[in-house]
Amino acid sequence: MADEMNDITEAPLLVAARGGRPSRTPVWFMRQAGRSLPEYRKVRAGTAMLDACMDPELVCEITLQPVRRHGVDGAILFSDIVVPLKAAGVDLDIVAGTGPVVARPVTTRADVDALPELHEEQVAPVAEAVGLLNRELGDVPLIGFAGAPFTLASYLVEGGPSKHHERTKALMHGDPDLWHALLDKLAGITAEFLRVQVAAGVKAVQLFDSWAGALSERDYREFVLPHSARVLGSVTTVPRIHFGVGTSELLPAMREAGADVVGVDWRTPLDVAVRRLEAAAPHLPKPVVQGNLDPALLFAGLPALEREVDRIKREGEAAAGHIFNLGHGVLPDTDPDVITRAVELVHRAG
Ligand SMILES: Cc1c2[nH]c(c1CCC(=O)O)Cc1[nH]c(c(CCC(=O)O)c1C)Cc1[nH]c(c(CCC(=O)O)c1C)Cc1[nH]c(c(C)c1CCC(=O)O)C2
Repeated sequence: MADEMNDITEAPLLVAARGGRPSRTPVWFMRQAGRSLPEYRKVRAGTAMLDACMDPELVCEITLQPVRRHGVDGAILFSDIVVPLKAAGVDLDIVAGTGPVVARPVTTRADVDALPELHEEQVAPVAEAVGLLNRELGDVPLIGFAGAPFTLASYLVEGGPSKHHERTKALMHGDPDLWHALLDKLAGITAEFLRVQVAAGVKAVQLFDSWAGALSERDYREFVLPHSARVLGSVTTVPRIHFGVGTSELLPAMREAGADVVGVDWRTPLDVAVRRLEAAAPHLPKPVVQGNLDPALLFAGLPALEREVDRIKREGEAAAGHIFNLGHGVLPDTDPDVITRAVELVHRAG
């Protein structure tokens, strides 16, 4: 019952997000809800990914699965970065084993002008799922999320997953006005998607700029940062985590965009990340970081896993607060029992 529950703002994940040191290191894993879990594969069978994301009961069940099984300190809403685009009317699908595929890639001014806005009622099932989850989760905070404008733009312009993002970069440099018009529209959709989640009761949000690491810092600052800053600036009541892969060079700029917590992939040790963030902004409070176990280490056996978890916890002490996570998402073939063990190792004192 609500009055028997602890104050959720004191949940370890939210304490760490504010730059505090809770009684235990909080841990959750990107992609903790999903294919590594047999119970996920069972309830998802026969339902398309994007249909599942619009079914509040199913979203609630899938989001809860890793919390029940692993005892993680945060629940990540089961959804996808392309959900708000699809809901707004963009013709796209998620193809198993591939990722998001867009029917008509965005290349011209007319394509950008034709991109719809997102209206609250189009993502009502997501808000409903957040409501259901808050009743079930007790004192485990629910993390909402959205894809950042650049990562969404990459899918829209390339038409699907891309290794080199060449069409995206060609548009960025070849027609900067059109590029900024595209990112402006995407920032509006992303901000609205996050606003709906926060209004429905998520306790933190993560902005996924998964592919931002493909950019130089110069390009990131010129072509991306202002739009991500607009999105992050629109979230004022819950902590904001800002994450990308291969972003060693971008960490200070990503913090500058408006992150309370900077997500770090496995390539940069957390203490190195903290030193970089501090050197770039000596006037700001000591940074808070999230990360950064290499997802592949969940395949390396328990002794190696234990060493890595201990190392990352030690390196995380350089930050004001540390939320333990992977450096990117759980790989689909990961043994769920190893994930549970990793959570126990993170929670172990010392
Ligand atoms: C780039 C990106 C996407 N989606 C997402 C990102 C950013 C995170 C990252 O960098 O990995 C974000 C995402 N997608 C999903 C979540 C759910 C919550 C969680 O983290 O547990 C989250 C946070 C579910 C999903 N999103 C997707 C799945 C797999 C679909 C399935 O189970 O059939 C899940 C569980 C599909 C998806 N959607 C996307 C990809 C690359 C894929 C995988 C395609 C594949 O390998 O089959 C786009």
